[in-house]
Amino acid sequence: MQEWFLRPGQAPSEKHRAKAQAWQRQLTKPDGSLGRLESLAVELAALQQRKHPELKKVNICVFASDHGVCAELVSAFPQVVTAQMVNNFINGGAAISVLAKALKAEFEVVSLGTVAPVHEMSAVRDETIARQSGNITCADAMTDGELAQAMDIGREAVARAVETGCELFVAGEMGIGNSTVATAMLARLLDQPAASLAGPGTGLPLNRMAHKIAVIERALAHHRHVKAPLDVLRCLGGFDIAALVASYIACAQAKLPVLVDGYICGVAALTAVCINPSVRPWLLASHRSTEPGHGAVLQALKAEPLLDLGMRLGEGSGAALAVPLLRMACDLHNNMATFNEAGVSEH
Ligand SMILES: Cc1cc2ncn([C@H]3O[C@H](COP(=O)(O)O)[C@@H](O)[C@H]3O)c2cc1C
Ligand SMILES: O=C(O)c1cccnc1
Repeated sequence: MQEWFLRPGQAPSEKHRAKAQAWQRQLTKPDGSLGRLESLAVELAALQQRKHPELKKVNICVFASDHGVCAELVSAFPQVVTAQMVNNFINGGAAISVLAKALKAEFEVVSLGTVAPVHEMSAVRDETIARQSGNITCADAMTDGELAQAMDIGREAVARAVETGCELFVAGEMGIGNSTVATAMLARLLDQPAASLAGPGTGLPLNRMAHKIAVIERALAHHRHVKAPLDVLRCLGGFDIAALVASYIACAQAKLPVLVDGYICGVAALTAVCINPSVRPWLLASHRSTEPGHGAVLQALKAEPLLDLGMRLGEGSGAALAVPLLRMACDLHNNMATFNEAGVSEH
């Protein structure tokens, strides 16, 4: 039986793309004068299969998990911060909590396993697989079973979003050490050296960067025979990233547009496309992270991000910030007068 994540997603509707394009040309502005806001509205029309796209219902889902590679001291912050930030998400104090509230988005936090206990577990979706993934320098990040579990968790998050009438899906991640595993995955997927992709993550000082790169190189050497994207995810990834990958694939299968956040989510998006190429059209890149490897991710996805704000947080924060822009693109498309309606001469 074919695995669920290999089943192709639908193609965007060319019929609705053409209709939306024709509609844009009737609005009271020189054709093309709203630049990317025009093409975004047209793209969303093709994805949502309607002439007038809507982004009223936005779902934000943050996947949190701990990473065994933290034993190698690759983050500027201790591993307990993952669980502490999960509490902060629920209590409304994290960047993504503030943004989700401002956007009136549906906000969900899914914990796939943390080393420290999460205090407000009642408000968190507890999907604990294990306390942390394996240390990728000397072990597989996940067993086959754990990978399947993490991917099911990502798929189910999208199913819940679809149930609430979601029109745009935003995923975020929280997992101290995940910039290390994401870089290991990226280095293998693109066959590029770790040194050209690795960055400071949470703010690792420059004098510890050589160590982080060496850790990634050790992981790549340990998993030297791992090449297929799904194996790269299982051996070099983590629970949070596996859930992200699965959520993007599930969105394509559910005909749900996705706003992809920064570096970590970008690596997950690229992995999803490598596993199932039909995912690509459903992804919109939200922003350019300052993490150095993100340029390579965007290039591999042939994606042009909407914002460049010098951000490097994760949590889905960059994607959340791009939502108002997309909403404005839809508003303009849906509510501007046509030349005919306004009595404005077209020629
Ligand atoms: C307080 C705090 C809040 C965060 N929110 C997202 N991240 C981000 O930083 C982590 C990745 O960086 P590294 O690989 O260097 O650990 C991830 O959890 C990511 O979401 C945070 C990190 C911290 C410290
Ligand atoms: O861009 C990101 O996603 C990012 C960058 C640094 C740390 N965590 C996430």
